[in-house]
Amino acid sequence: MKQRWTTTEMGNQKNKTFVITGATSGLGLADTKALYEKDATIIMAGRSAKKGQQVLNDIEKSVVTHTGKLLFIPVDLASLESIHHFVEVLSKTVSSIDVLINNAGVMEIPTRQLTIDGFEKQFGTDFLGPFALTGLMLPLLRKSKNPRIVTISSIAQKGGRINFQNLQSEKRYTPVSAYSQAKLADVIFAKELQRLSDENGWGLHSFAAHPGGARTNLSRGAGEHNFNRFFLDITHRFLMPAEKGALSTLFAATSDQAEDGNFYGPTGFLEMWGWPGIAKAPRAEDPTVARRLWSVSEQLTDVHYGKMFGGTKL
Ligand SMILES: NC(=O)c1ccc[n+]([C@@H]2O[C@H](COP(=O)([O-])OP(=O)(O)OC[C@H]3O[C@@H](n4cnc5c(N)ncnc54)[C@H](O)[C@@H]3O)[C@@H](O)[C@H]2O)c1
Repeated sequence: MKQRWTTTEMGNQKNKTFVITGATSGLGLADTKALYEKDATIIMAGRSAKKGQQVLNDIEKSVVTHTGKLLFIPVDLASLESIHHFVEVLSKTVSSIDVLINNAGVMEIPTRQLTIDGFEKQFGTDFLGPFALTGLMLPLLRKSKNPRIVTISSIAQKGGRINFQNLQSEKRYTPVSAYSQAKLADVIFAKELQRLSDENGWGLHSFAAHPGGARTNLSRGAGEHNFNRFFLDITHRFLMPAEKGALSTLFAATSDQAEDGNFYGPTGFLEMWGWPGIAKAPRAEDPTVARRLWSVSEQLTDVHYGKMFGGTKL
């Protein structure tokens, strides 16, 4: 890929419709602003309709666009019911989606918490939520000529393990291992989705991306995850601005140079800083783990990708 890719190289996105989860802050907000500036239509998805509308109004006032459009639709990725409802509303709002950016996430929650559906909160919000959302959005994505799905992982995936005996961290919980497992699952998902699409002729383009280290609420340790707050307060100052952290995602979401099934992220120091390049995820390469994780995820979410394409369960 070309070195030092920036948004100046991003083509005009007029006539393209994006869904971005977690679009009201941090990296999702940076993605939204950059794409809106390039005339994209963006469905901003987040938990709070009130905050969503406020942020949307602020972007409309501050970002110059000629034909870009913004809409906000609420979704809670920690609830399968909310995800189903979101897709119902979305289907009544637009006829197709070109790009889904699975960006929303929570990190290193100090004590084990559960989603509404009883999943460990990071595994549920950062992985099973996007798994269900992507599957349910397939009818809308398939109506696009070149549907892309970008799923956001983290360098934390490097330390992750998919522990099928303790997927929901019931037996042992540590914030770091639960987050790392969810973020490894995100890369496995992106790659396996591409493999299944190629095998079954679904016509999807799936990528994983990570931002390196970017200054956002999440890296500051705000919100639910005050683990290591002192450490995060200091390190967070040395991270990249969200606009730079968002580049790998924007590259995967828009560039013709992005190759199906790849994982993009900064290539500089410890993959924390730098320009988008191809990131490594050796633990995401085991096909046995990928197939088992896929099958477990379909069972847990009751979202069956094969059925979404008019077939049977995979
Ligand atoms: N900032 C970094 O350095 C960094 C590093 C690696 C990976 N990431 C990943 O980047 C993504 C974006 O994080 P960020 O750094 O911009 O942090 P952030 O906290 O600013 O953004 C996260 C967004 O997700 C939303 N969200 C959280 N739970 C949700 C739920 N249940 N339903 C819907 N939305 C929900 C939040 O409201 C917020 O808008 C996350 O997936 C995170 O794991 C960030």
